[in-house]
Amino acid sequence: MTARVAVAGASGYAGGELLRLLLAHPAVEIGALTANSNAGQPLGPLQPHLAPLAGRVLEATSAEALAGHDVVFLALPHGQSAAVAEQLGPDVLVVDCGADFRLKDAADWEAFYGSPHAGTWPYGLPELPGGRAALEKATRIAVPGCYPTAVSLALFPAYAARLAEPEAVIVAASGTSGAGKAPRANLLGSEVMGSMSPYGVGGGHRHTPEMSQNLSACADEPVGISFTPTLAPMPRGILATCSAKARPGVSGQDVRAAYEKAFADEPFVRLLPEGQWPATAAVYGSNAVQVQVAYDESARRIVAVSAIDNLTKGTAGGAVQSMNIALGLPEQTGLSTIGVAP
Ligand SMILES: NC(=O)C1=CN([C@@H]2O[C@H](COP(=O)(O)OP(=O)(O)OC[C@H]3O[C@@H](n4cnc5c(N)ncnc54)[C@H](OP(=O)(O)O)[C@@H]3O)[C@@H](O)[C@H]2O)C=CC1
Ligand SMILES: CC(=O)N[C@@H](CCC(=O)OP(=O)(O)O)C(=O)O
Repeated sequence: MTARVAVAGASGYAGGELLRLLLAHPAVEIGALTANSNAGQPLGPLQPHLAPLAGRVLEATSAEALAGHDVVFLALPHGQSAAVAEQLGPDVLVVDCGADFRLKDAADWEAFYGSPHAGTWPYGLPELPGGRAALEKATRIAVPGCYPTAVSLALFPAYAARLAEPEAVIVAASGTSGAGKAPRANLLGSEVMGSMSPYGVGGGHRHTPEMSQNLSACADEPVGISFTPTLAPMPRGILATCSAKARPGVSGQDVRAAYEKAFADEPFVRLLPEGQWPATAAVYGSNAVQVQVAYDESARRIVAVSAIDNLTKGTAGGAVQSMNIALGLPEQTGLSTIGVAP
């Protein structure tokens, strides 16, 4: 089977990463590539790393351009996906890299995104309990946010095994590509080089309810989240440091055993040997996730750290992994856990 695939938002970072992965995927053929302000332009100068597609001309994003495909990836700004998706047939697999269909709670959506809630689609994080079953034969998939991917994978084993109190503190550093291609004042080279600073401090980041949604489902009770994102002077990567108070009677061995069990058969998640800690450089450009966990006895806290590439496992790799499951392909098709070093 060869699936004909379109990418809307092909000029952006997420679209470019999708195309990098799809070019190496043996079961897809790349069809329409669409954009907005860059419609009519060749892809070559916009995505100089995608040589095989350099001569392809971007079309305007419309139902007509996206018709006639088996799979349509949407890599558009938040709020743009619903109008496009509703014009695509129910048999087309639509994979949305944006946030529009990630949240179940309409009030959370409205509070953090400030617009009417478009709905909820099956959530594209197969490693969560029940995650794969939700994606089999799905025709609509909401790709998680990059921070929620890193944080949910770091903490869900502790919550699924009922080892942690329902309140987690998270500090995560992200590379600048997480913010998309559009220029922003705090992302100019001189501002970001050689410096780190937080943003969205104090509960304001829109990924907070998404993390809470995922971890609450694992814990079977509401999990409160204190999340502080920081911007790191690197193009790609997320390092998430997450901690939660252990429940009374929990030991370091209980924690290690829960994480070993959760990730024993996961093709993309590697629980590192004890004493070795995740690094963004080790997952650069790959769909791999590194996780490590420790039990801080003096503070009685479980401390879990994960590293992902925000554009690969955090967006496009996760999207392709979920597509593979929905299409009935082996989950690892076209995806690698091999990074680039140094
Ligand atoms: N970057 C990341 O790490 C992650 C991104 N995502 C999500 O993926 C989506 C894309 O993000 P990213 O690639 O970073 O963003 P970019 O800003 O790099 O790219 C945005 C893309 O959307 C197109 N576009 C902009 N406005 C419109 C519009 N009104 N209608 C149709 N197309 C439009 C742009 O086209 P043009 O260039 O022609 O203007 C461009 O192709 C977002 O929803 C983002 O949240 C998800 C997880 C992580
Ligand atoms: C560094 C940086 O700015 N990162 C982005 C997150 C990118 C991402 O995953 O998220 P969405 O798909 O939800 O946009 C941010 O904090 O807004």
